Amino acid sequence: MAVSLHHLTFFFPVLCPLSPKSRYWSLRSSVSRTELHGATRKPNPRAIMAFASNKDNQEAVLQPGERLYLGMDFGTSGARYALIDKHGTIHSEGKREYPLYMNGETMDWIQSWKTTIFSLLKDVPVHFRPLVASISIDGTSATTIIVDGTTGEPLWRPFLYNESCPDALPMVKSIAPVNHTVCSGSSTLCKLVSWWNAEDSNKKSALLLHQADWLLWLLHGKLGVSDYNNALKVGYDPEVDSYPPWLLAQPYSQVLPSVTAPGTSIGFLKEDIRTQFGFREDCVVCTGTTDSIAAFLAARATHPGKAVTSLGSTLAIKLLSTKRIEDARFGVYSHRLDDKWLVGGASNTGGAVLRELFTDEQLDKLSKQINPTEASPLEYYPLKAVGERFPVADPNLAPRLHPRPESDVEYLHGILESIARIEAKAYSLLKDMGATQAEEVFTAGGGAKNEKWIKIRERVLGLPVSRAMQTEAAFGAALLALKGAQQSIN
Ligand SMILES: Nc1ncnc2c1ncn2[C@@H]1O[C@H](COP(=O)(O)OP(=O)(O)O)[C@@H](O)[C@H]1O
Ligand SMILES: O=C(CO)[C@H](O)[C@H](O)COP(=O)(O)O
Repeated sequence: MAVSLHHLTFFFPVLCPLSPKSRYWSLRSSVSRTELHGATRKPNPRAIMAFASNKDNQEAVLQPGERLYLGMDFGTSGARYALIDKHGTIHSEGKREYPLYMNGETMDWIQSWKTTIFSLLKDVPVHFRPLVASISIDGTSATTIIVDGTTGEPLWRPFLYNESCPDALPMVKSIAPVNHTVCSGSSTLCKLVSWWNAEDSNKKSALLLHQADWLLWLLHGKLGVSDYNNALKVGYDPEVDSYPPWLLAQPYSQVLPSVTAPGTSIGFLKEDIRTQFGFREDCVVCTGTTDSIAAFLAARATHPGKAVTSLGSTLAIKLLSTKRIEDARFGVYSHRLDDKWLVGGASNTGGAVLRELFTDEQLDKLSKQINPTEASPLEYYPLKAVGERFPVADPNLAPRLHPRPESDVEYLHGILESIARIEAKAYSLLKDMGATQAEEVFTAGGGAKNEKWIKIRERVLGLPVSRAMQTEAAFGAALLALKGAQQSIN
């Protein structure tokens, strides 16, 4: 039975200052102040989330021999790292945008992600590296890489998280239970079947990895390992901890990775990387998760009814529920978290639409002029391109961002309010499907900094909405590294 995330939790509220994020990359050794807040006992060494508060602004002090835990988040528009201690204090964090590598007209994401992971390792301050006990990574969900099972080299371009392969849908629907999570064009299984059916696919020694799995392989060198969050959309059943018979009966099941719980230690950091960067030989690399699960972990919402909306490039919703629900017609699925379920989905609306229209500075300036108590009369469906995953799974849903008013303030207000209406529709759908009703929403991602948007969302959702104490998924990945550091190598 996989070690659970929540069985080991041990809570002290942490109030770590969040570092301001520059547009390109910000590298700082942010030393947040900690003091173990009112602890009456030594923190449980197996705790995942022992937090301290920065009650009286003391400098964070690393005790002699104390170790650090490195989380990396490979999101849609960039990657970040967070370096924490066992109390959840952030000792360093940084961000990199993905460098552009082009193969003719197409982006070479493999080269970009590979460059970025080693750039982030370089950004970890040299004096902290020998203290790093473990590393974990979250990536965008259903981002799929088919690699050579012996060399790990990609055999095909990656399928990105929001890419759809409708050609494979009839075949997938013919083998999976009705409305199963994989019955969506953007599912990992549809991407696998689409590749398998391509005439020049080299099936012999192929292996399927998710973005986080492949990045972690670069660090630990053990091919073919995934986690039950990333593997959900290829058809893995986290409730029974196995692939279902209907999937194992398929010829392409031979390419599926093995699956374990997020935050499971898989192997030591490869020697060449350790020596190049100055990490210790006992530094372990652990399985990861998806970016919106990592954002949920970072927010530390622990009771059913608590939810996290990640306002990143996309809008991803995670509601902690005692009941598992799924229906591909609406893009609804459930990730496992300990003995509960993170129900929700990911819409293609979100920050990526805003970034096409406004810079972060313009968003900041214009948002300040919005009156969040007034409803915008503008009705949009903000999308970058045709196609929506959740709360409706409609590959033909067209963006709607007109009429555009003269005033940019009114235009932005209309877009923020329209995204809030999509969010409200999503939470209402989850309730109608029997999930635990949402009672409070924490906000993660780049949009969490927008106080006016939080107020708009509170009004539209009719729920308390706040910014999570930790809004970065990298913090959640660091918590997984902390969990994995307590385990022996698998
Ligand atoms: N003040 C703001 N208000 C609303 N959205 C913002 C603001 N500042 C940045 N964003 C949005 O945040 C998004 C980036 O969030 P982030 O969590 O880094 O995305 P991802 O991890 O998906 O790449 C961008 O799409 C940007 O438009
Ligand atoms: O939108 C996305 C990229 O940011 C992903 O789809 C997001 O991770 C949601 O997937 P999951 O719910 O499986 O984490």
